Amino acid sequence: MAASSRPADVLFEIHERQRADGPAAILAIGTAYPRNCIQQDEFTDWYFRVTKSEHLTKLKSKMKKICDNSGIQKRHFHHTEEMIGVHPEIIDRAAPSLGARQAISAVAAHNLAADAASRAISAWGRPAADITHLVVSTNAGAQEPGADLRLAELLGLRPAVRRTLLYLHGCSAGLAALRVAKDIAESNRGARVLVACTQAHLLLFSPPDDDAHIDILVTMAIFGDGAGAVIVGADDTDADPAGTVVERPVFHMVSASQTTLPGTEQAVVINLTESGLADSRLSVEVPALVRGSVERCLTDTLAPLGLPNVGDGGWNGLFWALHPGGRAILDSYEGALGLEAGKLAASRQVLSEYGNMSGATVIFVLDEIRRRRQDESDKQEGKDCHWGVMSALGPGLTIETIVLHANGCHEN
Ligand SMILES: CCCCCCCCCCCCCCCCCC(=O)SCCNC(=O)CCNC(=O)[C@H](O)C(C)(C)COP(=O)(O)OP(=O)(O)OC[C@H]1O[C@@H](n2cnc3c(N)ncnc32)[C@H](O)[C@@H]1OP(=O)(O)O
Repeated sequence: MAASSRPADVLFEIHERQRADGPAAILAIGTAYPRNCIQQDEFTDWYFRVTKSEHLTKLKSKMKKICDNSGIQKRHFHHTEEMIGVHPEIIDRAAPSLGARQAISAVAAHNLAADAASRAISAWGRPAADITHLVVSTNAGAQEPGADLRLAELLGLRPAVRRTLLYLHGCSAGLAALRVAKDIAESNRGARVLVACTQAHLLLFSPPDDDAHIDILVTMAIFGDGAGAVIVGADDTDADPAGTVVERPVFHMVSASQTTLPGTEQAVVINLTESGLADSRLSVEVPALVRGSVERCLTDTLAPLGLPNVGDGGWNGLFWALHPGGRAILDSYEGALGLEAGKLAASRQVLSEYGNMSGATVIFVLDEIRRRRQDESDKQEGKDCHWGVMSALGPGLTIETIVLHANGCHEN
C-alpha cells in the first residue's frame, strides 16, 4: 500500500479491480431432453391407463379437451409406464412416495443437466476447467449434497468452483438462475458461470382426483422434462493470442428484475410432501392475473433504461423470449401487450415440441431465437429487433424479467 493511500481509497480500488468492466453476456447455450416421447393426442389414454383411472370418463373427456387446446404436440419424459408400474405408491395418493419419486427424478435431472451443460461447454469452445461458478436450478427434489455437486463431478469441474443451488422456484427458476449468474459475472472479473436448469417432473405426477382439482389435469397436460444450460461471462474474449476466436456473446443481459404481484400468494403454490408435490396448486386465475399486470410490470422494468422505440405501444419493437407456461399464458402476454402474430413464435414452437419444462424451457426458447436469427432463410418476425425481453412467471406470483441485446447489433 502506498504511504499516501487512505484505507478507504484502497478498499474502493480493490473493489473496482474485482468487478468486470462490461455487461454480462450469454456466451453459449445447450439443451437436452429424454428420449421417451409421448404425442399429446395419445397422452390422455396413456395417463388414464397408467393411473388406472379409465372409469373416470367425465374427467377423461375434460383432459382430452385440455390436451387438444394446449398448443402442445409432444412431450418428453424420463418416467415411463413401466417405471410407474413398479412403484404403485406413485399413483396412490394415500401412500408415501417421496423417496421413490426423488430417487428416480434425481438421476434423470443430473443426467439431463450434464448433457445440456456438455453441449453448452462444447459450443463455448473453452475447457470445462475454466468455469469458475455454477448455478443450478431444479424442481426435481430437494437434497444435499445436491444437483450442483453431482453436476460438478459429472463434468469434471474444478473443486474450487463456487456453487449455488436453487430448489422449487417453479417456472421462473430459469430466469432466477440467469439473474444470479449475471450478478456473479459482473461482480467477479473473469468469472465464467455455468447455469444449468434441469427438470424431471415425476414429483408432480399424480392420478386424476375429482372436479375440484382440475389443476391436476392441467399440470399433467402441460409439463414435460428437459434441461437447458448456458455459459455466462462479462468482458468476453473475442480471440486468444493466436487469433483464434474464443468467445462470442449471443445475447448481452442488460438488466434483471423481479416483481411480486400483491395478493397472489395462493395462485401458484408448490409444497413438497410425503407424496411428492401433492398439495400444490395452480389457480385458473393465473392467465387473467398475467393479462392484468404484465404491461405495468414491463413498463416499470424498461422505462429506467431509456431504450429507443419501446413503451407507449412500442412492444412490437422488441424480440420476445417468453417462458411458455401454458398456451393461455402466451395468449395473455400477446393480448395485454398488443403483440403482432409471430412475435411469440419461438415460445410457441418450444411449447409445441416439449411442453412446459419449468425453468429449463426459457433456455430452449433462447436457443430457438438464436437459431432463427442466424438462419438467413428464416424471415420470421423480430429478426430486425435488437433489444429483447425474456420473462417468466413463478410462485409468488413472481414475474422475472431480463432485458437482452442481441449479439452483433450496435445500432438502434
Ligand atoms: C403427487 C403430486 C400431486 C400433484 C398435484 C398437482 C396440483 C397442481 C398444481 C401444481 C402446480 C405446481 C406447478 C409448479 C410449477 C409452477 C408453474 C408456474 O410457475 S406457472 C404455470 C403457468 N401455467 C398455467 O397457469 C396454465 C395456463 N393455462 C392454459 O394454458 C390453458 O388453460 C390450457 C392450455 C391448460 C387449457 O386450454 P383451454 O382448454 O383453451 O383452456 P380453458 O381455460 O378453457 O380450460 C379448460 C378447462 O380447464 C379449466 N382450467 C384451466 N386451468 C385450470 C386451473 N389451473 N385450475 C382449475 N381448472 C382449470 C377451465 O376452467 C376449463 O374448464 P371448463 O370450462 O371446461 O369446465
